[in-house]
Amino acid sequence: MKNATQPVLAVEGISKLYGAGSNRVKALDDVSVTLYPGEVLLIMGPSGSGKTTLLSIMGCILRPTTGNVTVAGKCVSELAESALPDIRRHDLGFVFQAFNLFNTLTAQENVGVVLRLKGAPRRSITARSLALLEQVGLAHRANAYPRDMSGGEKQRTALARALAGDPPILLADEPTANLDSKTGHAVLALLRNLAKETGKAVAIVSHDPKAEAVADRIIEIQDGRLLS
Ligand SMILES: Nc1ncnc2c1ncn2[C@@H]1O[C@H](COP(=O)(O)OP(=O)(O)OP(=O)(O)O)[C@@H](O)[C@H]1O
Repeated sequence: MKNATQPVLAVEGISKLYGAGSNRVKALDDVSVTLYPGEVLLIMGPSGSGKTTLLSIMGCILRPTTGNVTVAGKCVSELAESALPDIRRHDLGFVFQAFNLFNTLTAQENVGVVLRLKGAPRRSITARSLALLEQVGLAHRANAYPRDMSGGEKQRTALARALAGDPPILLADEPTANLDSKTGHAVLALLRNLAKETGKAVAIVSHDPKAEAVADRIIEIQDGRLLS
């Protein structure tokens, strides 16, 4: 549901070429996508269609070959490479299918380390990391290490970490791929609640049919192009 007239993220007319010469691949071709505060956008499409490339460009991890990217009012295409980490830190939270947690740190420390990177005051970190874990229903597992957590607990820890710094945009790449059906459903419901209750703009790349139920809008990519 759109509850704002201005998108918080927009990619316009982007294309992405990988490789050179005979290895050249056109991963995206003239793709435009907008993402509004408070909505869940689902990006679907067959394997190799360009979904991860699109999400990486939306997340300023990758630059498009052509086209414009605007994140939280900033025209990313006009910014130097050196400005991108700041945008990723302040405006974007990422959730990946492989969780990407630090195995030697507890759930709370995994969140805390990112809060520190995002510049949170040192003395606030313990309380804030616990509050973030509470937001994803995991405060009771604050002292657990990833090896002792279920897949759902790991993904919720990753989500708490993505929420550190309170970014307006959350990008999730196959967030349920390593989860059983029930746990996957819970993670998707959590993403939807975050959009509806806190106004975050959420984009999810997924093959998971359950994701369709939490989406406000679904776009489909095939061979690097949006199907209309
Ligand atoms: N770093 C790279 N170098 C060269 N080609 C790449 C690179 N990354 C992706 N590609 C190619 O670009 C196309 C789109 O890939 P992408 O990973 O975005 O698709 P996808 O829809 O996310 O696929 P999947 O669902 O399998 O993860 C594919 O043809 C892929 O082989």
